[in-house]
Amino acid sequence: MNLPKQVRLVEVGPRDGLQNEKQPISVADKVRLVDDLSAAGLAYIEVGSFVSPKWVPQMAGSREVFAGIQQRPGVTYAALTPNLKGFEAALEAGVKEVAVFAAASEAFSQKNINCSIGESLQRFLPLLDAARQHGVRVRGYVSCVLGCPYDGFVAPEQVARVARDLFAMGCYEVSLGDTIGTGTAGDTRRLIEVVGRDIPRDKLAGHFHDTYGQALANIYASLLEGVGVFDSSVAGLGGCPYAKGATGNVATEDVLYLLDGLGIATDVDLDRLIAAGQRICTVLGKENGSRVARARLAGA
Ligand SMILES: CC(C)(COP(=O)([O-])OP(=O)([O-])OC[C@H]1O[C@@H](n2cnc3c(N)ncnc32)[C@H](O)[C@@H]1OP(=O)([O-])[O-])[C@@H](O)C(=O)NCCC(=O)NCCSC(=O)C[C@@](C)(O)CC(=O)[O-]
Repeated sequence: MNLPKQVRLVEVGPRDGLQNEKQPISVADKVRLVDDLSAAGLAYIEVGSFVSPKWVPQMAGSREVFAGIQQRPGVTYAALTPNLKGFEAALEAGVKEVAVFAAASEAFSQKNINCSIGESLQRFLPLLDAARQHGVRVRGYVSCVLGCPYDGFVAPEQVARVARDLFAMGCYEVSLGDTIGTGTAGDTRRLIEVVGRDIPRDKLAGHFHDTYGQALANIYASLLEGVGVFDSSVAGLGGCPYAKGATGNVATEDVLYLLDGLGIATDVDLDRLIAAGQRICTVLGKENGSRVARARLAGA
C-alpha cells in the first residue's frame, strides 16, 4: 500500500458544521468551539464565512468570532469568501487565509451563490488579485463533485474543468466536495484519476459529507489515490443549506481513528477532540454524529 505518510486535516466544524443550524448560537459558544479545536491540536480551522447574512444568517457574526478566538501559533484560521466584498470584510477582520467556492453543477451554483459557474469564476479573479496583494492564501472548493441535489449525475470531466480553473487562477489547493454524500469509493477513485490529470494530487483535498455513510470509505479510496488532505467536522456537525437532507461532513474523530489504524500520525488529541465535540453538541441539543465519540463516551 502506497499511502501518504502524512495527512493534513482541515477542520470545517465551526463553518460548515454550524452554518445550517437554525437556532441562534452565541459568539461565545463559537469562539469556545474554535479554541477547543485548536487546543486539541487541529492546525487548520475554518472559523466562519463572510457571505450575505440574508443567505446564511448563522455566519453573520464571523467577524466577532475572529476577534474573540485565541490565535495559537502554527494554526491557520480561515474563512469562506464568495466575492470581493466578502474578501474585504475578511481582511478587515484580520483573516490570513480564505476559501472561494464554486460548484461543478450549474443548478447548485445558482442556488448557492446566485450565479452561473462561469460568473462565479469571474468573480473570484479580483478576489485572488487582492489576496495576492495582501499575501493571503486562497483555497478553492468545488461542490457537487459526485452528484448534485438538482442536476443528479455530474461528470468527472466537468469537475476537472472547474478545479483546473480554480487552480490556474491561483488557488493553492482544491477541495473536492461530495456535497450530498452519495459518492462511493469507486466513484471517488475515478474522480481523482480524472481531476489528477490536470492538478497534482498533493494539491487536492477531499471533502466528504457522510449522508450515505460512505465518507470514510471515500477517504480511504482517496488515500490510495495519493490524496493527503481531508476536510472534516467535529462531531460530524453540519449539512448544507442548499442540499436538502445532506448530513454533516465526516466526523473528525472518525477520520482520526481511521488514520491511526493506518499508522498515519496526526498531532491531534482524540480525547480532547471528543470533549470539544460533545460540548458543542450539548450546546446545540444534538446527538453526537461521530461514531467513535459515541462509542468512547459510552465506554466502548
Ligand atoms: C454570493 C452571494 C453574496 C450572492 O448573492 P446576491 O444576492 O446575488 O448578491 P448581490 O451582489 O446582488 O448583493 C445582494 C446583497 O448582498 C450583499 N452582499 C453581497 N456579497 C456579500 C458578502 N460577501 N457579505 C455580505 N453581504 C454581501 C450586498 O451588499 C447586497 O446587500 P443589500 O444591498 O441587499 O443590502 C450570496 O449568494 C451568498 O452569500 N451566498 C453564500 C452561500 C453560502 O455561504 N453557502 C454555504 C457555503 S458553500 C458550502 O457549504 C459547500 C462547501 C464549501 O462546504 C463544499 C461542499 O460541501 O460542497
